[in-house]
Amino acid sequence: MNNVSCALTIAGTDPSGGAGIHADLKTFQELKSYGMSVITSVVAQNTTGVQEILHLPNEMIVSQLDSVLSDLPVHAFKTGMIANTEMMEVILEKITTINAPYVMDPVMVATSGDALIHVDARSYLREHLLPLTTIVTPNIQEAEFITGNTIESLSDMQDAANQIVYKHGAGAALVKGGHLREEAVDILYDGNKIHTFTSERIHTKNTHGTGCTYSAAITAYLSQGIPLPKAVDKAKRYVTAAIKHALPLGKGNGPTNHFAPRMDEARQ
Ligand SMILES: Nc1ncnc2c1ncn2[C@@H]1O[C@H](COP(=O)(O)OP(=O)(O)O)[C@@H](O)[C@H]1O
Ligand SMILES: Cc1ncc(COP(=O)(O)OP(=O)(O)O)c(N)n1
Repeated sequence: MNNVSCALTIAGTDPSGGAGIHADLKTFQELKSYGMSVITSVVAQNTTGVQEILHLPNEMIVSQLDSVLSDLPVHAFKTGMIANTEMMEVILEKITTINAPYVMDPVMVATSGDALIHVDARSYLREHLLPLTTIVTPNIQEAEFITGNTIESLSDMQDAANQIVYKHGAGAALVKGGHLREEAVDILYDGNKIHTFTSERIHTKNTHGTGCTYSAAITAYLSQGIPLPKAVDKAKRYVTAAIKHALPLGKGNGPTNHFAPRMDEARQ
């Protein structure tokens, strides 16, 4: 067991099992990384939306981070929902001590339209956490906030990815086009070149947790030492299969599907 790959997620919860920490741990498990989690906020939510949010005290978030970091190796980590500036400050102080790739899913608004972070925390995230990342994975709306530009085409996505690296200091930027056009095209700028990842559009309303699943898959692959463009390529295949076989559960947007027997196509 010496070469076990350990992946950590720092994020909010989803008791319905589709997004947040739950999607992250399922993805880590499926992709054979040992999963660990630090909870930032307990979110009462389901496939129809968010009902209530309880933010954990910052001391408890620090305490969870200390429990993990003082005892176990971290080979890659991701952040998801970090609700406010104070929480970001304490997390920043701890993650700067981790010597491993950092994947940021800059979660701002849930698929349901519910806000998951305070508006004033968005600027802190951009100015202080973004420069620490190995890769950030914004959707179109998040990339528009980070760059301040409207994104309507593939060329706009490429410009945004470049700008997020050069102007805002991210290690790499993966701008996800899930909401843009017929094909699901994502653009990665890794500091050297633009990479394009394309999949068919799957016509389903069951997309709860897609962004969490995708960034968790990238984290799992990075924890296993797979280099960035390849890790994104493999993660794209994983999330596409998870959407293709998404589960028609609940009254709203059902969750991505991580069931092992159906995921073989994503593991090749
Ligand atoms: N209907 C869909 N069919 C196929 N791929 C999709 C679909 N919706 C989203 N994706 C893909 O899922 C991933 C998550 O993207 P996106 O939905 O844009 O981000 P977020 O979930 O953060 O809003 C991306 O790879 C995107 O291209
Ligand atoms: C705790 C928590 N984190 C993130 C999200 C966002 O999930 P979702 O609304 O499904 O959007 P994507 O995962 O597709 O970006 C959430 N709902 N809860």
